[in-house]
Amino acid sequence: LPPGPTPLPLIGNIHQLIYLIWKLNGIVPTLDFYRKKYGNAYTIWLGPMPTVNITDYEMAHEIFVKNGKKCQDRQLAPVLEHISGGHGILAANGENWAEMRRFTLLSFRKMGVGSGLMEKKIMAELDGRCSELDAEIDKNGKVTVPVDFFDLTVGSVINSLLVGKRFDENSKDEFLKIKKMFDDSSETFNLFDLNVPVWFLKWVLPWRFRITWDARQNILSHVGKEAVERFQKLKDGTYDLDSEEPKDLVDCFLAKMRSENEKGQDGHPGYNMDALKLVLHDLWLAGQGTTATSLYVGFLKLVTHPSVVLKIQKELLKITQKSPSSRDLTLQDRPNTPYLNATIAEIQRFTSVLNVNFWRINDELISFRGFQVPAGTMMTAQIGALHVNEQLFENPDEFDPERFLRNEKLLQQLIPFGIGKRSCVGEQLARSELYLVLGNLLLRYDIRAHGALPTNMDVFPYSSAKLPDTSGKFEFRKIQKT
Ligand code: HEM
Repeated sequence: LPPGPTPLPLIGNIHQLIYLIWKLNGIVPTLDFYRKKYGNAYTIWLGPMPTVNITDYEMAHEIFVKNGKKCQDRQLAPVLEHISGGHGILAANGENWAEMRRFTLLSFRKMGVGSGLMEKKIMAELDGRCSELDAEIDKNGKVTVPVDFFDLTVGSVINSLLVGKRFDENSKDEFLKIKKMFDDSSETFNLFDLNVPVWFLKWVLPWRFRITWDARQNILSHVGKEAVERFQKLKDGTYDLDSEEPKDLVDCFLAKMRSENEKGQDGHPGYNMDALKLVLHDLWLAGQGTTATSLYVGFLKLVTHPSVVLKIQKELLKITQKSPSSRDLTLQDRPNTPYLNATIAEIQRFTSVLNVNFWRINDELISFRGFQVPAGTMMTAQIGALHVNEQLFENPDEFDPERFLRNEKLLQQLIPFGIGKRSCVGEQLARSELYLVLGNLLLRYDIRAHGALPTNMDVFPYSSAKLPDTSGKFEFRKIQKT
């Protein structure tokens, strides 16, 4: 195994971890501390279990891409496995996971993710939100925009894709309620919860178990409600499916469920209503907060770096403002907007949504750089620590989009969506949202800070997800177009 701090029997390095996380104020600084001491591959013992942590792109590629097939299983947190029952994508393994991942990617393609169709939907959502802002600006000359704006925009895009419904003023409160439950659950869900057995959580820390359980059940019932109703209508003959042009992911799933059922014994058993609810849950969970947080952090960075904004606006205006009229930024413009692309990359490096990446388990021995990692070891590319590795990203604390223009190879070494067989299913969708929302908002509005902005980018530095202080607000004023 790669080197690391000396473990004690039974508790491994847990005592050192607790001390360092407290002393250095967070998980990422602790992982960074170990990287500096032991190199880009190091072993930390979580109790009796060794974990191999990778903080360098080339090494991560060697392990998780070249040896990808050997480490496609996740170390499932007992509590998550308990809740999912092995269904879904995030907390599933083996054939169930592979089938649902394939199905999701195929369905996304059918619904136009990565093509003009999805772009239209994202732009329609953005236009809807902007018209609400514009109405306020027409009255007061400016509008104050809190984090909810990004949450709702992203939440609506994902909800439309999954169950065909956007959130409007009437359903806004319901959305915010579910979002809060996710947030509450992430706040308490740390390295400890990921590893302890379910019985321990249930009996020793029942309130911790309850928060996680309630949040999951509420979301399952919310996203599952539409699916269950539609399934019932299908049975009653009051709804029909168009498998050529599915309305949303629920339609895709119900069509597939029907065709698998028709195959009888030969049909795939994974297509049932419980599995559908879990897939919807996982996509909602993985796709909403991640993208919205990236947009929010992006604007926090942009309003404190006005020179970056000016450069982006200059670049975008050159493309979109052709006398006598101007147009929106589109995904086709991407090759011609290197500065915006670099800025989004730098925003994603700063946002790095996970303090601790999900663990994989190798099912065969993996040899790399003279190390022999036996089968059954927990391994991961620690994305948060990799993104602050100064060997790759010089002066990592500085917000410097131009680093990606000075060295184009860096774009490849940035892995905000993970790496290998378990990398993000929603990468294309998220990339489209970040580009279209960020770019078009910067084209439409002069954006400034409203009051003092929070500086804390990780309010729960001990949790597995990274959550910035979301109290920041922005002021939007319209840019007059020709
Ligand atoms: C900026 C936005 C996003 C970021 C930064 C992000 C990041 C990640 C990361 C780091 C992983 C774990 C990769 C690993 O285990 O190595 C992941 C997995 C995943 N993401 Fe995303 N994600 C984003 C948006 C989305 C969206 C929009 C969706 C769905 C609509 C989504 C769905 C998923 C799913 C289902 C997985 C689990 C994949 C599997 O286990 O096979 N993500 N994402």
